[in-house]
Amino acid sequence: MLPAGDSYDSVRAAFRWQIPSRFNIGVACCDAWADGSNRLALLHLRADGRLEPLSFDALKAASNRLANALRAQGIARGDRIGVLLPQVPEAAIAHLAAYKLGAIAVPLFQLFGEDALEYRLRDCGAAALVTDATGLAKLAAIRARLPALRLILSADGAAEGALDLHGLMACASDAFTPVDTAADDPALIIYTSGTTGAPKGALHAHRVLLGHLPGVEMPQELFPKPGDLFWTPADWAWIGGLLDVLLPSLFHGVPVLAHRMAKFDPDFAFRLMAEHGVRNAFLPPTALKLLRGAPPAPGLRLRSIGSGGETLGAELLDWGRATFGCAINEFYGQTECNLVVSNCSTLMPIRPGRMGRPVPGHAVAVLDAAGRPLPPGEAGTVAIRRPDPVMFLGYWNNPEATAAKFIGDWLLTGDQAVLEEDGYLRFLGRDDDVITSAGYRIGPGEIEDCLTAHPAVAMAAVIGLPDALRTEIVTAIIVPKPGIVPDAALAAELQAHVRQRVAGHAYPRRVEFVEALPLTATGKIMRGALRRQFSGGAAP
Ligand SMILES: Nc1ncnc2c1ncn2[C@@H]1O[C@H](COP(=O)(O)OP(=O)(O)OP(=O)(O)O)[C@@H](O)[C@H]1O
Repeated sequence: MLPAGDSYDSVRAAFRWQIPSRFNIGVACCDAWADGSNRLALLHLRADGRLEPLSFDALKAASNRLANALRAQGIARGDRIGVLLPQVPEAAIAHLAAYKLGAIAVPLFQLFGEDALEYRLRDCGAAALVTDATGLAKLAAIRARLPALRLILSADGAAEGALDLHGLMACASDAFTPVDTAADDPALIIYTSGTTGAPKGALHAHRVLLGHLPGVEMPQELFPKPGDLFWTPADWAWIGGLLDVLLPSLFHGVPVLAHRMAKFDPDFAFRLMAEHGVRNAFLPPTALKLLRGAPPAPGLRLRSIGSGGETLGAELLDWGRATFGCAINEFYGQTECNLVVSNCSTLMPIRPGRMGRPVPGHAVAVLDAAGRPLPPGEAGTVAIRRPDPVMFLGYWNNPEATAAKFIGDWLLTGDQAVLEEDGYLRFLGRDDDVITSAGYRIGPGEIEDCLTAHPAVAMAAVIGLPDALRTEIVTAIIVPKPGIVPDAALAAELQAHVRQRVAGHAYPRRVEFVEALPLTATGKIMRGALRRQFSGGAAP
């Protein structure tokens, strides 16, 4: 735990990792709190509006039953178990059972279509899948092409090719001796978002959870505190939902509010947080942008808010502080090495436009093309030095991609940033997204932030399009707010808006209006897809 009232520098200097040689996420996040006291672990708001509390004791019994049931069906240590479920208790139970069994959990988004599911289930060679009727419907078309998949369990009862999850659990013993795993043993494969290409399966060890803990304590402001209740609209299949929220909360004995949200509804999200007294939230930038367009519900009691996955920007930061009465703390990381940079309003002033400073315990640098650390002020690749408990073991079945991810001991994120003199990192963009125009290197984030501050703009994406004279020209793709009819005058106004607020060289020479932006399942803008879509058109 980081001491309250300390400065970032002293906290960082005093920090030491304490990673035991044997560690199991399932034991640490469940059995450790199951002491017969019925301490609350999950508060499940069901689709019918009923609240279903689940204690750590119940979670332990249920995950033990599932671990026994899986073993009885021939699923063993090292097997991959897909978890295709929304935010429901069965998803947490499946994860915990997989870890206790020494198996490898593979979280999968409910929103995935058949192709996305097939790609991931084939790639990891999943032997079992825990899902529900929605998942089964998608699986029907691809099942025949998944020869490794021998067991499907459905939370909605038996169906063709699937066994009844609850029926099997009811027949199994609630006593189970967890497999004694090393902290370095594999626990989890999380697929990257696929923002830049085919998603890759990042294999993580049990220690990945311990690697997240100083990060959670830092940006979540001395998490845990009595009365904390955590909620995120992010899917638990995403590293942000699973490793920034669900598992760290359970590790600390903090309850998590669980609710299946088919589509993010900002009015409902505000009400949910107010009515249930949510105190800690992880709200990705896309969710914050949608919340900004809705009236806040009375009675919000949030004390810590994290956000990450994309640039947050000053505009959302200001709105967040005014709306929630507390700062929004930014997280930076990636599926392969998550939560390595952050800010925390109790430890350091939050600087708009900066994603924060390295989280204690992580060696983060900005490197040149040869892998040498650059001095402050120079743009380069963000890298993290190994060993680091939060770092992945490698890409599943892809040693070439794993090797290409490193120069020496530095993991290359593929992101461009500048380390400022004051120790804060300024994110420029992914390698592919940084725009080179007339000799300048321009990050899309700052311009997008500026554009979304304009009253006519709901969402904005900024990309570079090829240009004979300037190498690339800055292009803004705008989703106008409802009721706004875009025209040339609005385009000119937006250009002037950026010129005045950001810089003359960074203003969008081309402005396009669209109804929606292409987003990944985690809500990130797919700028590569936009580049392909718009690179044929002529600049005005
Ligand atoms: N706070 C942040 N500010 C800006 N960008 C961020 C922030 N946090 C994360 N990101 C971006 O998200 C990336 C990590 O995303 P993730 O691991 O989900 O996969 P992806 O990179 O989107 O997918 P793929 O690797 O398949 O293209 C980071 O490398 C960075 O580009």
